[in-house]
Amino acid sequence: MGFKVPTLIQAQAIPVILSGKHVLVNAATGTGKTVAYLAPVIHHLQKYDPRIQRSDGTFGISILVATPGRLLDHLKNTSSFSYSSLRWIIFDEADRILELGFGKDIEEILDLLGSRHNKPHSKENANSSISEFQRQNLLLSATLNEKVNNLAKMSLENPITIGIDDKKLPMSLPLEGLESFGSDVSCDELEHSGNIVSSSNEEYKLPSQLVQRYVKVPCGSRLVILLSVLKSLFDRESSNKIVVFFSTCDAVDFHYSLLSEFRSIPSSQPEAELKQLFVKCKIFRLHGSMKHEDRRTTFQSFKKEESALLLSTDVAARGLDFPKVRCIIQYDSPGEATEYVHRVGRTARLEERGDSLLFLQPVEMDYLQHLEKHGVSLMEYPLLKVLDSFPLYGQKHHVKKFVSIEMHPWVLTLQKTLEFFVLAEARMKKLAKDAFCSWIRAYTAHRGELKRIFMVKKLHLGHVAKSFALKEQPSLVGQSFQMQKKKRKGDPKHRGLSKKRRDTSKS
Ligand SMILES: Nc1ncnc2c1ncn2[C@@H]1O[C@H](COP(=O)(O)OP(=O)(O)OP(=O)(O)O)[C@@H](O)[C@H]1O
Repeated sequence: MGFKVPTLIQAQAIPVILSGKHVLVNAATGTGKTVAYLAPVIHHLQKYDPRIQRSDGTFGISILVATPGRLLDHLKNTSSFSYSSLRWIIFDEADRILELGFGKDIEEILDLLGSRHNKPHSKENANSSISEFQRQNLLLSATLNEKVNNLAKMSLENPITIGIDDKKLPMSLPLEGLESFGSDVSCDELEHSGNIVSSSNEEYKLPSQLVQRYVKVPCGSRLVILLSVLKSLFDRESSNKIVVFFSTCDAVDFHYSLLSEFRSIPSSQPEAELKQLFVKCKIFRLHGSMKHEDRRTTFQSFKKEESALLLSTDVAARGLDFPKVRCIIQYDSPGEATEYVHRVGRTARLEERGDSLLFLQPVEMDYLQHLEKHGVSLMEYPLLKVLDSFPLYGQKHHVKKFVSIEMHPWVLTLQKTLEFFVLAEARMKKLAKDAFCSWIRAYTAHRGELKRIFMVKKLHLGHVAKSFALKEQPSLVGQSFQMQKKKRKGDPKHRGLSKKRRDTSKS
């Protein structure tokens, strides 16, 4: 692959993984975790003599990449699925696997594979001799929390921990010796004994060179500010790569069409400029409702571009590796702090520089404290300076002192121009309305502590409409939202569904 030297985490992890021990790796996004576990595995696989044959089973296809549900299905129902030579079980994005509710599946998988070590007397564990090879389990995560601890307890035997801040470990002890406590020891006992990371100490690893900012934007000015920030970023550096995260597919579609077509600039720009896009860059979109092929094309194209803008749902928040992304904008808030970490992790990869910007409305400012609880702190973005930098027709020396962002002459003019643009075309208006509806639905789907911060009741729906360049909240939209609310309340299927915000706001 042309790599000259290992990354730090690779230098630490590869020798340990080669030694055959169980390993828990906790390292920031974009630090090269994938190669950290793949290089040792491939190294071992290549050493086999005679070379691996298809008849050797799973180990013949060498490496199987699976989701828990489908793997379990094959383990139970596919008689030709042979795994007697299985040597490694690797959990990448470990926290997410459990967050998505795959805990039970994982337990069953580990039982069936005879790899669940803290259940010494169970019937299933009789299978542990199933493999003729010494098993090695690896667990990798950019975030460390109770769920990861649980999976570690379940799957790792005498593990070596890599990348875990010793200070975060009570009594500075690694996970070594975990299995000796047996199955009837509770998580609490393990924590007190100092043999496991405290579950209250959630740890998020962020690249140290990442500059994280937030911008406080009144609801009705959100769209104008987004466009202004993007314009300022692309005007300042002609070669720029930016990802903007939205909460729903409809929101991505609306903003994609708007940014791909909107050319007007408020007041006095020279004629020639009017022919150019307002935000001058190549624009891509990515979301779960797109065809697989289209998603693949977008992914490949954005990867290759030197300068481009990607509008995406959380479908791109994890694991996707786009080189040279300079800035991540979280236009719609991410929900759980874990998701924040993974979204910003799409930039500042491999020691490169990177910026992130989180949009928050004044009523959502408590989210900063939520992030701080997890050790993530953000600086304020100099919004006024950016707004003041835009020239306005016939208002070269516009008054600099004004009361609020909403009343800034640039914001007022651009908002009007955008509303005019959206209303002028039925297709744009429909996209805006659909985006408005699904945005509200996604907003109501926040759960737990976040429900207190992101309360739809605190929002002025007319202002939300403005953020989709709609002059007013269309009554039809209000009704359909009410219907949705009723439906969700009454329908048990909907109730069950909304455990996670991501589930309801189809990404
Ligand atoms: N030793 C190396 N030298 C140069 N580039 C590397 C090296 N190792 C990995 N890379 C590249 O670094 C990028 C990030 O690696 P990778 O995607 O594995 O990170 P990660 O830690 O798994 O991130 P995430 O947690 O976001 O999934 C990839 O483009 C990868 O090809």
